[in-house]
Amino acid sequence: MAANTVETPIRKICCIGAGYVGGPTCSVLALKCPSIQVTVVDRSELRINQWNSSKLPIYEPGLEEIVQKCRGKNLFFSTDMVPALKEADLIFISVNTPTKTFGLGKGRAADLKFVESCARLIAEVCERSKIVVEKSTVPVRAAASIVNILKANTKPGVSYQVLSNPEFLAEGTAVNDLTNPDRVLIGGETSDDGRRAIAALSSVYQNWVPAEKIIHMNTWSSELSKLAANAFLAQRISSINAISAVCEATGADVSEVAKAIGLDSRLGPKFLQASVGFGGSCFQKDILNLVYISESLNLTSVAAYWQQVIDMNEYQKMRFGQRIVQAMFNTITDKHITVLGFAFKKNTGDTRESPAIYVSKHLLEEGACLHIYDPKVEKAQILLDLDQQDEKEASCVSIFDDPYEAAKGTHALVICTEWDQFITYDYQRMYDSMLKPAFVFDGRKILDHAALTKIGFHVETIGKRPGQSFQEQNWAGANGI
Ligand SMILES: NC(=O)C1=CN([C@@H]2O[C@H](COP(=O)(O)OP(=O)(O)OC[C@H]3O[C@@H](n4cnc5c(N)ncnc54)[C@H](O)[C@@H]3O)[C@@H](O)[C@H]2O)C=CC1
Ligand SMILES: O=C(O)[C@H]1O[C@H](OP(=O)(O)OP(=O)(O)OC[C@H]2O[C@@H](n3ccc(=O)[nH]c3=O)[C@H](O)[C@@H]2O)[C@H](O)[C@@H](O)[C@@H]1O
Repeated sequence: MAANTVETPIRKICCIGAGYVGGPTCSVLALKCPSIQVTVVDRSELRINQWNSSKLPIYEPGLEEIVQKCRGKNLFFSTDMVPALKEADLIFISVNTPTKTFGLGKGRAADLKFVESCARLIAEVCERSKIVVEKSTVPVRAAASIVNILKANTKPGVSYQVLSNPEFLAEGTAVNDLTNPDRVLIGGETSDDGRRAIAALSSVYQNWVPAEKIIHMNTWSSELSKLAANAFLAQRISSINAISAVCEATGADVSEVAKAIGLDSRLGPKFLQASVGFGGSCFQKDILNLVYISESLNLTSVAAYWQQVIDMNEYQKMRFGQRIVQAMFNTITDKHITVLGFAFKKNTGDTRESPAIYVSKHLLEEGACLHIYDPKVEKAQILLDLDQQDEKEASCVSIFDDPYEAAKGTHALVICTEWDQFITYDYQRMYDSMLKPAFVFDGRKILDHAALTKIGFHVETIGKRPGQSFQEQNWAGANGI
């Protein structure tokens, strides 16, 4: 086969990056395309060993079963990147694109050093033409940089088609999101080669995604659509959180307001759950990236508009932290507080940008001692996130395997993650073992506040004035809106 032709149909896929996107995406791909050999490579030996073990590096409902079914058949995890890249017809780049921590664009621009090093390695080792797919979330026109790097370093007779194919999965629901995506975006060049590459990637997805959900567009639109989608989702959360502050100041109830808004068919009910603030590795990073791009393009009003989404989120986390201190008689020094939930959302063990980190640090700064429980987050991760080297140094942070043990002898429960199991706990049992007055601060609006008040708890939540009568609190129970 000539070096400058991409082999179609696609038989071998290599994915660089065995993280929250690369791992689940390739597992589902392998499941749905038994005739394609999928190899996920990563430079982290630890991560690859975990993918090859019985304890996967990430918790994602339904994923373990898929990995068990496909691993060793048409799904492989390896640190041996060169042969996997050489053999592949199509390469996904799924590496992390964090916010830059130094230099130009510090604190806002996306750092593309990992994407760039992938492009350099591909050009260095590949001896025949390939389709390279940008799966990582990147700034608009990042594909142009990848093309430049590939072109400048490529071997003679080898050519590349670079496609944008952003990922829209959410953690905790990744398997379902990948199996039944709302849409698959593929951006590419309008040349004949570009069209052929788009068709080749489309045919992979068509193994399980209906053709009408696979949308083709120009590369820059595809890249920008990913940033815009995350910005819009986060904006809805910041909007309802802004309204929650108005509710607390006026006596309106944000659950009622969200319900009323969500019933408008033009708006819909999703992503209107007021909370302690959004977390996760992407919303903040991607909006900061959008802000940076807008500023770089001299679109200062656009940049200021999106920056507000982040600012509102910071405000919400701060407000919640302050409210805990205020409600507990303006001092929590030496008080023991139970933090229930440390992951940034339910059904994941991921703590990146988790609001629980902000709230916990705030409580520690105010002198409290924390008892922390999360069903899926590792102890070492919690200590790392709270800048505690080890358990010895973490004299004021204790991590528990059991929520009832965590609650014992503490003054308050602070709900930071909306785990389903938190809804069904025996709160009477917890109350009986706690110091009085016992407080609940429900940062996720998942508990039955009327029942808790009846038990004797002083209950505070987002978007509702504290101390409303039993009857007023009555309906605002479980499941928010
Ligand atoms: N986490 C999520 O839910 C989603 C993330 N994304 C985007 O996908 C991208 C990846 O995100 P995650 O999977 O969460 O990141 P992650 O940090 O979990 O995984 C990235 C992996 O890439 C590896 N890596 C980095 N540079 C490498 C290199 N040069 N060679 C080999 N391996 C390398 C790292 O060791 C790491 O295991 C990001 O751009 C993110 O914005 C998009 C949609 C959802
Ligand atoms: O690019 C990404 O990384 C992904 O970011 C989000 O997915 P994720 O961050 O995994 O999870 P979400 O369900 O969006 O939740 C993000 C945060 O917002 C919070 N949230 C969500 C919804 C809501 O109504 N209220 C609210 O506070 C969650 O608790 C969580 O802290 C998007 O939903 C995905 O489409 C996208 O692919």
